[in-house]
Amino acid sequence: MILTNKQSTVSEDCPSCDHSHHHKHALHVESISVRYHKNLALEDVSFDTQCGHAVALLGPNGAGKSTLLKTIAGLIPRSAGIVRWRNQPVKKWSREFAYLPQSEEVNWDFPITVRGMVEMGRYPQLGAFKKFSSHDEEVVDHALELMHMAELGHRQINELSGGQKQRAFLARAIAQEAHVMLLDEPFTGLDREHSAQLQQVIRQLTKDGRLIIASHHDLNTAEDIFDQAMLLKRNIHAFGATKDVLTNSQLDALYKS
Ligand SMILES: Nc1ncnc2c1ncn2[C@@H]1O[C@H](COP(=O)(O)OP(=O)(O)OP(=O)(O)O)[C@@H](O)[C@H]1O
Repeated sequence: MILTNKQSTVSEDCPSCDHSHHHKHALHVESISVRYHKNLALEDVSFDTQCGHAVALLGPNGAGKSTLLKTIAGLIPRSAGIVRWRNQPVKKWSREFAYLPQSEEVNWDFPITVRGMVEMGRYPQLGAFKKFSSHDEEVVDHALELMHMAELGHRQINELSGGQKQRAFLARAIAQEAHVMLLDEPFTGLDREHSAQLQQVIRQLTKDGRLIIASHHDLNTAEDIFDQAMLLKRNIHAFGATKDVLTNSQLDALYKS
């Protein structure tokens, strides 16, 4: 069993948030427990990671992957423990965190166009007057292009296919230009071409210094996309470099027991 808080260092500095001080920003998750009524979904979860990493959260249904993402994002209360980002406790949602919910948690009947929804990703960044600048428009255009959604920008979101909805939501998360991206099953519903393209986007965002944490079910692609992996089932069974974590014996222990 690998359970280490020691991180391999990455060569990239942290261009997306700090050009002048070449330090890496760290996420510290310390002894997190989350309870839904009597059900203990997460128990004493601790790990550290930092910008420039892409972390795969792996584990069976009900293991607590979504709960961990929501907890880090400050969207649900913890029963115990603390999350620190850049040495500050995360108490509630902040604009440095972008969160992609699972598709079924989204109200797709909300009347809004794809572009309007991606523009919402900019709201946390807008100044006091809430006015869109040309820079905001460019960021939205770029996010739509990255997700191959530019041509569908005018469509209502309830007129999209499952994969297109997923890409629209990813574009919104990208438009937020958050430092930490918490993605709940981002590959769900994507065809082969768009999966390959999202893999590339994740690699690029990581290279740019973002921290990506994503729940993922495909063990075959995990090593290509994510440099770190966590095996989770209420508590952490293993965490470290993906190739060290994804061994047959550890996976058997996680999925069979
Ligand atoms: N809102 C809720 N109220 C009560 N229990 C919940 C709630 N959300 C999740 N749970 C429970 O908490 C545990 C962890 O659920 P979670 O959704 O975090 O798992 P997951 O690893 O993301 O699962 P999946 O792979 O199926 O998406 C499960 O036992 C689930 O039933």
